[in-house]
Amino acid sequence: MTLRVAVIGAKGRIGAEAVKAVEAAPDLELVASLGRDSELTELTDARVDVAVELTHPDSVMANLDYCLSNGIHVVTGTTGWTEERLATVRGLLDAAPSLGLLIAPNFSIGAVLGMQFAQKAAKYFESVEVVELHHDRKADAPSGTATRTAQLIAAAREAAGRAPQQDPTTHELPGARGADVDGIPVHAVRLRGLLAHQEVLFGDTGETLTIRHDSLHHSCFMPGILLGVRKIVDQPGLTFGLEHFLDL
Ligand SMILES: NC(=O)C1=CN([C@@H]2O[C@H](COP(=O)(O)OP(=O)(O)OC[C@H]3O[C@@H](n4cnc5c(N)ncnc54)[C@H](O)[C@@H]3O)[C@@H](O)[C@H]2O)C=CC1
Ligand SMILES: O=C(O)C1=N[C@H](C(=O)O)C[C@H](O)C1
Repeated sequence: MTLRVAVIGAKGRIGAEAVKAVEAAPDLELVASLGRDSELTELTDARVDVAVELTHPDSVMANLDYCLSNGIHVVTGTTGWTEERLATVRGLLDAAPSLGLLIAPNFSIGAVLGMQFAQKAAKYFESVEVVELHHDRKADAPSGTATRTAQLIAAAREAAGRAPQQDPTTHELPGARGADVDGIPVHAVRLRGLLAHQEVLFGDTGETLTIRHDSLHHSCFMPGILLGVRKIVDQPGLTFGLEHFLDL
């Protein structure tokens, strides 16, 4: 069956790449491309099966509300997720139990693997910090990927019975130690010329381990987006993270 797909945020950096990827996929048909000034009714008019939502933290909730209230599955990579927002989308999904929503902090296979490796390493090291580096147009900090990575590490440490890290800093310029995500320091660099990069630094007596991932072009996110589109139609409810659709 050919899936009818829309891209919301079709003129953005990742959205424009997603338009090309959907157009090139033989089993998918691009039936709508929405920008900031588009009407969401274009989605229902075009009888969209799956919307790929790649916009902005300020826009994503209204887009998801419309889609999930109108029978449209959603794959989104937009950032800015909080527990409160997740509770809201769970409510929308409860009211539309046949629909699926994939929220993927990162669609690239390397980034997903990096997160999994970090989760695996977490219990073995006393110290851990996350450094994410992105292009200079990024709206949010820290990145969705870094936030998720830190959450996974914190959960793995807790499950292993590891005590929270002790920070010896007594004299600090505010912000110098980064943001605190569940007890893990997360540092955000913004630099023209970069795309999306992350280092997870682990340390213990006499050794360190660095897990680094680099996204060099938006094409790296496309296989994950296409996989999400194909899988979400058979996966009702909320799926958080592309790893659930990968045979890891
Ligand atoms: N999960 C992943 O693998 C990835 C996620 N992202 C995330 O995707 C989002 C977009 O990133 P970029 O493409 O770099 O940003 P961008 O600013 O280049 O593109 C966003 C586009 O969405 C449009 N837009 C905003 N509100 C809209 C609305 N209500 N309806 C339709 N279009 C709307 C904007 O006009 C813009 O063209 C960000 O949250 C970013 O962090 C980006 C790359 C990979
Ligand atoms: O804004 C970006 O570019 C990216 N956003 C996502 C994030 O915040 O983690 C994914 C990737 O890092 C690119």
